Amino acid sequence: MKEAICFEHVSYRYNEESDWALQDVSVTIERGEQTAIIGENGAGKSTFAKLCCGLLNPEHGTVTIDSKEIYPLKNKEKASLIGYVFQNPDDQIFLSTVEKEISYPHKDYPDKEFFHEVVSLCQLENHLDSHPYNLPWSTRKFITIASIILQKPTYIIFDEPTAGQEKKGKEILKNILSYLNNQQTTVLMISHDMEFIAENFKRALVLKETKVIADDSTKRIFYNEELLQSSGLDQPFVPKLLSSLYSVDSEVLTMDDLAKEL
Ligand SMILES: Nc1ncnc2c1ncn2[C@@H]1O[C@H](COP(=O)(O)OP(=O)(O)OP(=O)(O)O)[C@@H](O)[C@H]1O
Repeated sequence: MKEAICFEHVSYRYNEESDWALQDVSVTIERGEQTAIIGENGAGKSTFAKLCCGLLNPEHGTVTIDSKEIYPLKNKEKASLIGYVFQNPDDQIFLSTVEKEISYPHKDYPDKEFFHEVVSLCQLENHLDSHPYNLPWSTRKFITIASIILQKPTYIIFDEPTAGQEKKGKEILKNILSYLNNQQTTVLMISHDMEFIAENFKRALVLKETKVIADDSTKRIFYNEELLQSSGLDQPFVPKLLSSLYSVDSEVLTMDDLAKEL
């Protein structure tokens, strides 16, 4: 068995009259890798994520997870392999309290220790009895993240988790990523937040106009100004600064890396 998400020559369009949303994508994300998915609006990132989770069926090619074709699997089996944290939490929330929402499909989550660990990780301790819609959007996002982590999938895809988050929310997310890394949960994250990716991810896929045009370390991608420009992506602050100072290859991506170098 290959422990990975594998796309082999995958193409998808939403209907026969529409243009391709993703074309001839072949990529492998092995277990344990934390990978960012970046690209301009409409490049195909969310389509890629939905194909990964088996929400969409490729028109050409195959998407397998741990050697199983994902789309035909039953929902329960899909959920145990891969969880998808939607861009908009309101697409995912449907129960009347935070506790019920994150415990679903159990009425009473069986592993109490794990439950409280995740509640604390997502900083939801004071909200368990609240109605999710009485809480701010940024907190609703953590409700959806907690509910996916509690299902213990092997892989999790986050769709724009930093959108609408202030510094504190991004800190919580950073802790969540590091927790999942320690738990050996493989994370894919779609984001337009290049600073957050530079700080938290070592690998990135760059999508442009329905295709994966780069699959490389974030260090190489964030120093490739031509690639970033042609993909409509911002260069993070530290690579931008160092590129303007030196015409040398650098490995430095974040302020922390920079402080260590000086
Ligand atoms: N439900 C849909 N029906 C028809 N076309 C769609 C649908 N969802 C997306 N598309 C089209 O598929 C293409 C890829 O869209 P997708 O949402 O995957 O891009 P994206 O990179 O996630 O964009 P964004 O960053 O804006 O979320 C776009 O041309 C988009 O208009």
